[in-house]
Amino acid sequence: MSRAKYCKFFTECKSKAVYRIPHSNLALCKDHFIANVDKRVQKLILKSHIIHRERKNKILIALSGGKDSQVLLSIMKKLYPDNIELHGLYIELGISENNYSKDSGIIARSLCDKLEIPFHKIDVKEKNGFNIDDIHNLKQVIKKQKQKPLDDRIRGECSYCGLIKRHYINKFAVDNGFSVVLTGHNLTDEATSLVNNFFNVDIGFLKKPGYFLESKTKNLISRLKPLFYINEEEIAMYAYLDNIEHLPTECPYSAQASNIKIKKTLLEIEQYRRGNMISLLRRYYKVMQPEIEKANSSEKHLDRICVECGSPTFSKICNFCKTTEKMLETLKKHKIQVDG
Ligand SMILES: Nc1ncnc2c1ncn2[C@@H]1O[C@H](COP(=O)(O)OP(=O)(O)OP(=O)(O)O)[C@@H](O)[C@H]1O
Repeated sequence: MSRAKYCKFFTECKSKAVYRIPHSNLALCKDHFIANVDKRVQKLILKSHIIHRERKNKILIALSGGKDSQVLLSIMKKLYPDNIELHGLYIELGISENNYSKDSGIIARSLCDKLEIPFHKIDVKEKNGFNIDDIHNLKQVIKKQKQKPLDDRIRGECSYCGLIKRHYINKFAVDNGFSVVLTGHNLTDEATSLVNNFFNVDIGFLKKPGYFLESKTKNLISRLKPLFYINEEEIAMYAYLDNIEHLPTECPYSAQASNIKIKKTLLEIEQYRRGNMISLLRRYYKVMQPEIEKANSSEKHLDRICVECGSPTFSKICNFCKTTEKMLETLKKHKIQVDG
């Protein structure tokens, strides 16, 4: 903390400043910093109108055990102590390196227990027959064989992981009557994904709304990212100051993702263009995304129901079912143990 020694929130606040909000350069004490983040989260919740006075609000928080979703859970419980029914859901992905998945699940459950929030867990190996470790092992086996027949081309672990998580989180929410799912995606992650997808000119991503995906489709739950405008450093600071337990390590497979390099570059730019990431997201979703969405609105809609799992889909069978079926076949072919 250079310059401002004291909190600048109120002239009356004489407390020592502990953190400077990156985009506004406002130095704040612990209590005012925590209040500032809570207020910014609440603002997005109010703007999205996900909480209704006249009906029961059943909200699901997708928990990874990482700092973002743990902080989000804690803020939601503080903001809405009794007028919403809050539940936590953890997807056990079976990542055994450094005990990653097991520890993540223990930490997510522990915060739910502490806050008296019902905790749910879905084990993908039990549901699917394989998990992320199996996909990782398959990749190693194929690499060793030095053969890459077209039909065995395997994408990165993250790509399957995202598909599996989205599927089970949505299915659980639909089957259990939740009105909305909240995830802990933060500003830094979102700015990184936006730049990556911009480089790839991925219109499918670029036309999607930012923090709130309001569903008008049967069997698809609306999704909100309440930490959309809070950056990773602020969340880490919040977790530290408010003593929120979380798994400090990253997923062992994410180290391979190209996103990490883009994130690093964005953080470097932030050093000389303060607030670069927040203004990128604000301006993109205000100015460009609506235009891209309008120009691409005639594309196919998720207006069918998968005959196998009941999820919304473009065709008879959804992408999740097609991908998992193909993966099971490939795993069996390469003699990797699967259930069922
Ligand atoms: N195993 C999981 N089970 C349930 N939800 C998950 C899981 N992994 C991720 N999520 C949800 O997706 C969000 C973004 O995922 P990402 O992989 O970026 O999380 P992370 O960096 O591991 O952890 P976090 O974002 O919670 O700090 C999480 O904040 C959480 O809401």
